[in-house]
Amino acid sequence: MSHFYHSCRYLLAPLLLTGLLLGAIDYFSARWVDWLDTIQVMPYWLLAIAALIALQFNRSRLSYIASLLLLFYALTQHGLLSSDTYQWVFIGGGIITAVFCFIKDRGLLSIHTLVRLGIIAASLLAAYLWLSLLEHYPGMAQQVRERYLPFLSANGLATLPVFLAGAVMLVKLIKDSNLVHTSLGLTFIVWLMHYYAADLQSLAVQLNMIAVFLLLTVLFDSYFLAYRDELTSLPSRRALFNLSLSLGRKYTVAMVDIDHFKKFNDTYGHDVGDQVLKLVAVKLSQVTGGGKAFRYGGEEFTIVFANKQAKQVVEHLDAVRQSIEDYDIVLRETKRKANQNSNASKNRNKKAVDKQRIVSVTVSIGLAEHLADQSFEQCMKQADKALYKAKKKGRNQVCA
Ligand SMILES: Nc1nc2c(ncn2[C@@H]2O[C@H](COP(=O)(O)OP(=O)(O)OP(=O)(O)O)[C@@H](O)[C@H]2O)c(=O)[nH]1
Repeated sequence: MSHFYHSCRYLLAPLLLTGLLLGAIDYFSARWVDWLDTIQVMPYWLLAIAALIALQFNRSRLSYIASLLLLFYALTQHGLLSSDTYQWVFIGGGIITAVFCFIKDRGLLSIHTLVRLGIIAASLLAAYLWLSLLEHYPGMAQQVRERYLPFLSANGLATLPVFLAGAVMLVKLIKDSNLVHTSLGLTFIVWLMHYYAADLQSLAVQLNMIAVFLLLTVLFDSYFLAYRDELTSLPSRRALFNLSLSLGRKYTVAMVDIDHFKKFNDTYGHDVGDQVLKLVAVKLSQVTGGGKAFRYGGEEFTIVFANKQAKQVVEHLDAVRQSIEDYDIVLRETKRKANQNSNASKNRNKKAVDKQRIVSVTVSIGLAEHLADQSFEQCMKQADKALYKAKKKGRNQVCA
């Protein structure tokens, strides 16, 4: 998956959907008048459920965010936040959300809990110190504003840390987009919206929305964990067998195996091997002819062509095999490894370019068409036999 596509999927699409959702909520708000009391109570339930479920699925950052928002809602509903405190909490909350993009999910009953609580306290303390500084040195604050940030109002300067945190967060979200980060990003946007456009939607509606984001994130994330291969991002073997249940009678299965991958690993190291697996996965995911690629396990992949006979897919498989053979993989830091394993490296296409080395890998492919009365597993076995044939015949080829 290209980085752009990945960002669209995890950042732009959720943003667009959130915008649409807000529009829809606004458009239909008149119909919900009868439900207002329920909507007011819902954040208590939804945020508590989100916190518990996120914790259960080891998404502790989302659990912390849900718990903090629950606390915030309770304090607001009971009138325990003055307008001064409110600004402090807004800045602190914005910083916490951004910082959470840079830490990992950890178990609740561990030393990491103390670290996370420390981060929350430090963010709130930083917000407090910032506001105190502006309050105690108003002359200096005004001077700084007039000289360096003339476009900012006094309130703008006070809330500047939130925007700095937001900018850093945005870079992180673009560079490292995933569902948890998206969820934190959307929470951040709703948090800003609540502060700057409180009239747009009630706090209860906004928090209900965030709780739904968090719950959906945990749900989809768990789905991806179960059905996606972590290294290559291809659908996993479990997804393959899931798909097999929905296949009709006519389909073709191809088994793909990287040639001499053990030697490659031994020569260049396991990490480089992993990179190659990813590259091969990208190429396989681009197979034409309606094929869908899966990581079967190790250096083996499966491609399923639903509603296709073997003769219809051979050219597509050969094209993908060729594209892998033609793909030049640039390895850096090769000096040490090349010395260690000069023998094995002779077997690879190699061109030394300064400190770079260009290598390529090939794959062997075996395919089998589904026959009447054959199970999916039997069809896969046939494809495996064809793969063995391709290996025996010299590798880097497609065999039926
Ligand atoms: N880097 C990396 N290596 C893996 C992974 N999974 C399996 N391997 C390696 O893939 C290699 C598979 O080697 P073999 O099955 O012996 O076959 P081969 O070297 O590919 O040779 P042929 O299939 O006969 O062409 C082993 O060295 C495994 O350690 C992985 O996730 N990452």
